Amino acid sequence: MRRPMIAGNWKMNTDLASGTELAKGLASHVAGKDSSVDVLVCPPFPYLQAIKEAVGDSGISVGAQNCYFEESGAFTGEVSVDMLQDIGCDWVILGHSERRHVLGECDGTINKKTKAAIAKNLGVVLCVGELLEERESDKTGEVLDTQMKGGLADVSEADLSKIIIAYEPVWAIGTGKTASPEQADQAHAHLRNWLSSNYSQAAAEAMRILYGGSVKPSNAEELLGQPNVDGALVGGASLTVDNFGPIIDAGRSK
Ligand SMILES: O=C(CO)COP(=O)(O)O
Repeated sequence: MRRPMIAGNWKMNTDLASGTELAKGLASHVAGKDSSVDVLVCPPFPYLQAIKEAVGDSGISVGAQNCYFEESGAFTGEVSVDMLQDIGCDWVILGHSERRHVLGECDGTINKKTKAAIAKNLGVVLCVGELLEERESDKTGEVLDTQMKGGLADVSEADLSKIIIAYEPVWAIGTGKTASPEQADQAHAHLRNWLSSNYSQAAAEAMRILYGGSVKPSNAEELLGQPNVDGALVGGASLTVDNFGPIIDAGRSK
């Protein structure tokens, strides 16, 4: 059985006061409920430490939205894996479509970051997903294969246990357009097949694959009800307890 995860990617949103309030609200939301779902929040860098304190011992994990692959040195503006772990981060999101398509990150860079994180046991949420024109020209499978191959180059099967894949079709991010539950499940099954062919059946079955793209309380249950969907990576709807709370609860009932 794969343990469900509901992760919130706050992107470049919140401020110190509202982020702290949100984290405290989420900690109250999960208090006293069964812990059958992993909950992760990924605030902007400057607030990581405050949010880590705010979630306290609620069981909610904190992750970053990016990191750099070098350990230290003259890399102005970058943040290392050690720095993230130093302030209590357990996870980092890598390869998000906004980093790929707005900030120009390529699979090679994403792979270096992935290897740097797992070498230090920092968990990685590795994002993959196709553009609208790629889906419309039937290239979804090809794009996912390329991103998986590039992102996971030289990653051993043992190290896959430190990685979660997030399937985020770019056309569904922040657009209000969600992949249908069938489209999501089909893409997740494709990713699982890739893992089976390139690692093993056991690796494919063990891998948690989250869906991301306009997940909200009204569609979470149906998406999470799909056999290959093991959780959600939520953007906009992770910014309020009223929206993120019910999505966490939908993960719990998976
Ligand atoms: O990019 C996402 C999460 O990483 C999804 O964002 P939205 O939920 O706002 O569509």
